[in-house]
Amino acid sequence: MYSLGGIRSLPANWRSTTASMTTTESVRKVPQVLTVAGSDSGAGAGIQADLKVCAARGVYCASVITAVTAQNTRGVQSVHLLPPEFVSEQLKSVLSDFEFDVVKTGMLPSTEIVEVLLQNLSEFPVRALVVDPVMVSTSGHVLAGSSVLSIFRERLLPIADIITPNVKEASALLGGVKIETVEEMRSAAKLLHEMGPRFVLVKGGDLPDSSDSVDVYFDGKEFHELRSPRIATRNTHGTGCTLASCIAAELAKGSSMLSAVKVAKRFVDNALDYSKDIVIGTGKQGPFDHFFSLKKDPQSSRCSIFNPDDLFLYAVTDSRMNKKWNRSIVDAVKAAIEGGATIIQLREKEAETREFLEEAKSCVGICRSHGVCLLINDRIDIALACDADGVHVGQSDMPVDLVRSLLGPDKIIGVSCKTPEQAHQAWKDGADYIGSGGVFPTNTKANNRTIGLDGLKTVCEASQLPVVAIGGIGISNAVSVMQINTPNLKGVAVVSALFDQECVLTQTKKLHKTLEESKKEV
Ligand SMILES: Nc1ncnc2c1ncn2[C@@H]1O[C@H](COP(=O)(O)OP(=O)(O)OP(=O)(O)O)[C@@H](O)[C@H]1O
Ligand SMILES: Cc1ncc(CO)c(N)n1
Ligand SMILES: [Mg+2]
Repeated sequence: MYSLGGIRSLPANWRSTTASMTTTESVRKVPQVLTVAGSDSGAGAGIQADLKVCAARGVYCASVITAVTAQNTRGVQSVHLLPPEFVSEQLKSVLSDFEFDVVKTGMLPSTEIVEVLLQNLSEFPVRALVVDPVMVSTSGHVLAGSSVLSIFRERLLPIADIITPNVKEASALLGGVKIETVEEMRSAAKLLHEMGPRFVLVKGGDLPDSSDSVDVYFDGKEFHELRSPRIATRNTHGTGCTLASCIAAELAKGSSMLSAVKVAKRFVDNALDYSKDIVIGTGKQGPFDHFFSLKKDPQSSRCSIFNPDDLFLYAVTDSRMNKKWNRSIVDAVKAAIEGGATIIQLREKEAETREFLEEAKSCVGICRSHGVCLLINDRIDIALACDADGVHVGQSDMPVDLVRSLLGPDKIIGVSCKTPEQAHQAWKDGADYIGSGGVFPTNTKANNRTIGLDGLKTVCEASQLPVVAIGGIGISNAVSVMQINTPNLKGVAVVSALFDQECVLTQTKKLHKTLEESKKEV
């Protein structure tokens, strides 16, 4: 059997080397994706979409063109295949020169072109392969005929880390089975997984009669339904290419597969929502804007896509400490951000609702102007009212699946977990990260069982979500926490170490420096 050692060895919580690389004097490595796909002259889908989404997500994208289509918002007028030898020339040029983290494939219109791709990948192994088995455009034009089905099934799917067929493509790959319901999407995902890819995402954008857009993710053991309200717009041309390339971009930055898929789904949702009214072209299906995040008013733009690296220095406020040191929450938050906090949580156990809401609103303004996400502890109502970026809930607070349905797909949800079982449940319920602890004994939370570094490590290793460590962490022991060195552990959450101190700014700077140094050591 054909084997690409590098690709198949991607572990579940794989991180690329570039993602963890720190800036040195003269070298800065950029995550890199290669897309092997067709050109869309209308620039909504294909290579053009791939380049745009990678750029929007901060990833360099090189492009090998397999075919040129004459295409617009009305449909595909004509397709011109490039000679396989010339596709191979392009592949050799870039694969021999660049260090790609991920290769993503789109339109592969002939068996010969798939063969040259496989040949080149065996000569130049890459870390991950994302296969979007493009076959028919939404307008009904054949982009890759049934002649490619057997090489897809027998040789391409088995080496893919993830495949992202829409329902029609999933059906074609499975020899024409009917896929009209989410249940049938699940069965299809399972059958496709048996063909060899490590993960399968069956996209439901074209599922008939569905008010939600539902994608089904299968990792070989468990299913996950990624659901979001269907956006009423004509501008959906290129959603499939965008989704697959966004997955590739997130993997290149070091995400685990499920996080990459979730970010990609949210990216598509946000782009469609932002672009729902734009008019480009006169046809039935228009393109959308991949650069929505650049265009929002910086005062109002929220951190709509969660970046696990934001958990690095997680500052949690405490009203008693602020009172003790005679400072407002707003001043505490400003100082923490200035000192290098990468995310803020307001944890105000005793505050009156009205007063807390006003303070939370001010903090949202400050955080947004600095591009730092703001979460609210426990209080879903306050989070909604002040338009915070998300919430953090404990095991006895509101259940996560309910929080998700109240807050919608865009908000960040964190959950406190002490055990692998709780971490697993948090993932299933749609959380974005978990907070695990108390790592060390703490005064901030009464009757809280300490899990120690061993307990933290156990949770991190089992978790499908990024983890932030919490409980009794400060400058003196932060390094020992980060040294447990599991890919899921993204940072430390601190309360007293920053806020039960005379100068929040100085303490935050010190902790930031300590954490940066610990990152260099591991
Ligand atoms: N109107 C919509 N609102 C929200 N999400 C959507 C909408 N249409 C598609 N999506 C999402 O976009 C992604 C691509 O789905 P889709 O099934 O349309 O793929 P595709 O058919 O391969 O794409 P393309 O139409 O570009 O060929 C999926 O995550 C899907 O859920
Ligand atoms: C070139 C190209 N690739 C993919 C698609 C699928 O959307 C398309 N319409 N055109
Ligand atoms: Mg579609």
